[in-house]
Amino acid sequence: MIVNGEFSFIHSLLAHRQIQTNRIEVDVGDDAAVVVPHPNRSLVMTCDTMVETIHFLRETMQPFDIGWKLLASNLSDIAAMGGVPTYALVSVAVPPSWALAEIEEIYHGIYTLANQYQVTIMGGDTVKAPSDLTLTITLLGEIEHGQALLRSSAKPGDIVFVSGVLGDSAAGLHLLLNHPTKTEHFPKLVAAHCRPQPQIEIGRKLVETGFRLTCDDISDGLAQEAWEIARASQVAIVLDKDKIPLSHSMVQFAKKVQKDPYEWVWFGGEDYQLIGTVSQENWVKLKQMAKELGFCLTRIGHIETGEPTVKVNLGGTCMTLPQGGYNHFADR
Ligand SMILES: Nc1ncnc2c1ncn2[C@@H]1O[C@H](COP(=O)(O)OP(=O)(O)OP(=O)(O)O)[C@@H](O)[C@H]1O
Ligand SMILES: Cc1ncc(C[n+]2csc(CCOP(=O)(O)O)c2C)c(N)n1
Ligand SMILES: [Mg+2]
Ligand SMILES: [Mg+2]
Ligand SMILES: [Mg+2]
Repeated sequence: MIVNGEFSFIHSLLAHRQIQTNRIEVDVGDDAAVVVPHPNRSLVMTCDTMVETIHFLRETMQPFDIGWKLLASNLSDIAAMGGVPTYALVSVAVPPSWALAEIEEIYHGIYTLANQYQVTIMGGDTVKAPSDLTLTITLLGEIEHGQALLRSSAKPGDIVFVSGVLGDSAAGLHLLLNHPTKTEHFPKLVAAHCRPQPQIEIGRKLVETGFRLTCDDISDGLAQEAWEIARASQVAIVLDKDKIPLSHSMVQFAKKVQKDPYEWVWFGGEDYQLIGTVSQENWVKLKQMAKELGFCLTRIGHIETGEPTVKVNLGGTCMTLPQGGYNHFADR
């Protein structure tokens, strides 16, 4: 039913929604949605926001990609817990500089990724903003009781592993901001920044092993996430710098623009890969499982007893890694 601007706009945003569940009791259209929880599972909840100028510029990301990445950053947090994503709420605060058709394209990005993971959009909020487009997704998921992967489970003797490669997203951002005419030479870096793939499948496989595992997703940079695990688990982490997986494109690009690729790895963020720890014994099994399933997991260090800290080992010399990374209020 078309009533006026706001409501017809919401209607058009929902036009391409696909319902991915048969557990809906009250759908979009009432004051709140109602869904039937799965009887044997716990609820996982997360929320991430993207703000124009802070998380993206018109120059760095297309509307489709903004929607994709907004959902990807939320999916990544569910992946880090080992959960299955289920329902999402989307809030948009739209300034006059953004056409409604562009917001519809952002939704196209959200829906494309949501459909990939059987996530159903169950509502949201739509408001006017004075300036700078702001978008928030609240994402729900489910996990078997007591099985969530925590940051606090690391023990001395564990090995530290990561999924995928690190630093590509920050390199992609550097490329988009400083060398916009060269983006076609490094498409993988642009894709890593604009269309990150959340590691839901890996998170689920980790849970299914039944092993004691630590897990966190890398949104703010490897240094920040490693420090978070060290603090939560009350352990010392030693990372082997030469074991960290880097992409060929990223190393090539860093060389070309005379940047230290590890600055992107440690402090860049937005890789949305997983970092975890597991016992030595179970690492052998995990590595075999990853090989069989075609996942890329790399051992990058180990856990020691001691005060919470993160050290970097290069050729036998250890240095403390500063707890840098993306921090919204670093200057306050
Ligand atoms: N405004 C807030 N009110 C209540 N809880 C919050 C608020 N902001 C963050 N939190 C909680 O603080 C914890 C850390 O939040 P943070 O945003 O750093 O999550 P993250 O997954 O570690 O990082 P990122 O947002 O970069 O993905 C989370 O449990 C989050 O739910
Ligand atoms: C134009 C522009 N400038 C800087 C950045 C980098 N950046 C912004 S937020 C963030 C951490 C993750 O966000 P959050 O902590 O909110 O989850 C990072 C690495 C960007 N993407 N675009
Ligand atoms: Mg967050
Ligand atoms: Mg996280
Ligand atoms: Mg953050």
